[in-house]
Amino acid sequence: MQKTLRDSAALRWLVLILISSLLFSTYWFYDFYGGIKGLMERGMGISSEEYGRIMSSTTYANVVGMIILGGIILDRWGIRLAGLVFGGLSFLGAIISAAAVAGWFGDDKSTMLIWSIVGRIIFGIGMEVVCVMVTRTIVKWFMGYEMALAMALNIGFGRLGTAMGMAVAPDLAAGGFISPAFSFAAILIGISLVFFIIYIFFDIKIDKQRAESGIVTEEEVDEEKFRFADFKKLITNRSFIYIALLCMVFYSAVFPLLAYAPDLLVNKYGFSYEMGSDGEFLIFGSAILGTAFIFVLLLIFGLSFSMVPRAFKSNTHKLLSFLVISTLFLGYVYVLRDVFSEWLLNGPKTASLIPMGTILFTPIFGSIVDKKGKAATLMMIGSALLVFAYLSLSVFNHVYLGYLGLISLGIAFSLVPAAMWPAVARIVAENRLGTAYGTMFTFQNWGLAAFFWGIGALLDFVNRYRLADIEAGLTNYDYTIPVLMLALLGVISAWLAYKLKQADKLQGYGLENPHTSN
Ligand SMILES: C[C@H](NC(=O)[C@@H](N)CCCCN)C(=O)O
Repeated sequence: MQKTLRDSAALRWLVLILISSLLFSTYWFYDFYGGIKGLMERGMGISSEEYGRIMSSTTYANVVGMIILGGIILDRWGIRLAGLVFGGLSFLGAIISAAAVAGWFGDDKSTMLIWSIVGRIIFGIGMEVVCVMVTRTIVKWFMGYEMALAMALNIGFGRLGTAMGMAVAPDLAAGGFISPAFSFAAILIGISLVFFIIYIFFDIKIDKQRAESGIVTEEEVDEEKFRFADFKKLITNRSFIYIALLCMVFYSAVFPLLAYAPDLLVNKYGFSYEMGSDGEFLIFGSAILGTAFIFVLLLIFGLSFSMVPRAFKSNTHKLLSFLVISTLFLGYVYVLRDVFSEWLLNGPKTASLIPMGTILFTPIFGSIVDKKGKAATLMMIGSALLVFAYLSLSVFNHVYLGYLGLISLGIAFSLVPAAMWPAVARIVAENRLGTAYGTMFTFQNWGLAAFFWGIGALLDFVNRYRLADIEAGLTNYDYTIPVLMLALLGVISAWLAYKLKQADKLQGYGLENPHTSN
């Protein structure tokens, strides 16, 4: 058969970098607010509830079915047009948000708040459909090749965006001016759109090649398309209902916490928001470039740990490669020991290590699920770890227990997604996965809408008699009750994972079996 562009490994990986840049930049914009929550409150004069309202507004269009509608539009228009329109919407939303905090629409609090919400709503519409579009593009280029690896790398780029956004935003907002952090994040989405436009040339070319060689084009493949009949079937399937509810409850306990984690560490343990010069690693005199370099190296180590030993067949080579990477990693930590010890006392930098850790752990847990199965059991364990994490971060006050809680949170955040997303592929036929993910993301947005806002509202409520003192810098927010509320979500997640395990026993999808037995 005639070769197409996707038969070249170099071109496939180039395509992955071009399209994953969209995930990197949109995850950055989604999550960088967490690194500057305190600065936003002071700079815009907003309360925690209002901060929560801004974060929650990202989901407003999605809770009423925008992701499903976006999926249908993606089916009709194809990757190129839908990518441009929805990527463009996320860029537009980011520009509006940046203009809002820069005071372009007016510099009074309510104008800034309203336009920040408008910006986040538009950004949220674009961002979620971009996620679906990027996954579809990976399937188009990697089906029959390294698809699982490509998907893991793609999510890795997203998590890198989350981590860097949280860690770098306070450096960009130095001196308390939050506007540069917003403009920078919006520009990143603009740059990734340029990368997407470059990708479009490859997309046109491959479609032409496929048409010439008689392979159906993306627009002609209709098994992937959204159908209401499939949707009805899905939401009456017991196992799917439990996994979709688990997706909603679990992510509601994790994503919103990330938006508050730096502030929690600052208020509970007295960590700093802005980095002292001891914690700065300068490249060409720039702390921002230095931080970016540290994160990119962390990403390379994370991916090497999880992928290089696996690439060898013999156990000796596996062990040797693991030892080489470990030695290099220890050298890296040793050289940067002073920087890291400062980072562990800084709220945004410490919190950013949670998404960073998932880059290392998610592929490891993914391969455990592949080899040993036990997907539902692992989701139960991951949810139980959430309970431990949030008890450590709420009712106890010891900072070491706090670190342990953060590590547990990082493991849970790796374990549950690593078991959940492949499990969906067992419950739902491959050509209905798009509909299934769209439905799950919609459920997820319902939970996110409630908890992004709920944590902030509860924080203001439980601290209502101390708010004036908090604003004056005389005392700190008490996060105990809002974090305890998230521990309850962990309990519900564990119960849903248990119900999923029971439903699977009845329906026989084999979630507890290794993937290799298929
Ligand atoms: C794969 C999954 N993605 C999502 O849940 C997206 N709907 C939202 C991403 C928000 C980024 N903070 C994931 O990232 O685990």
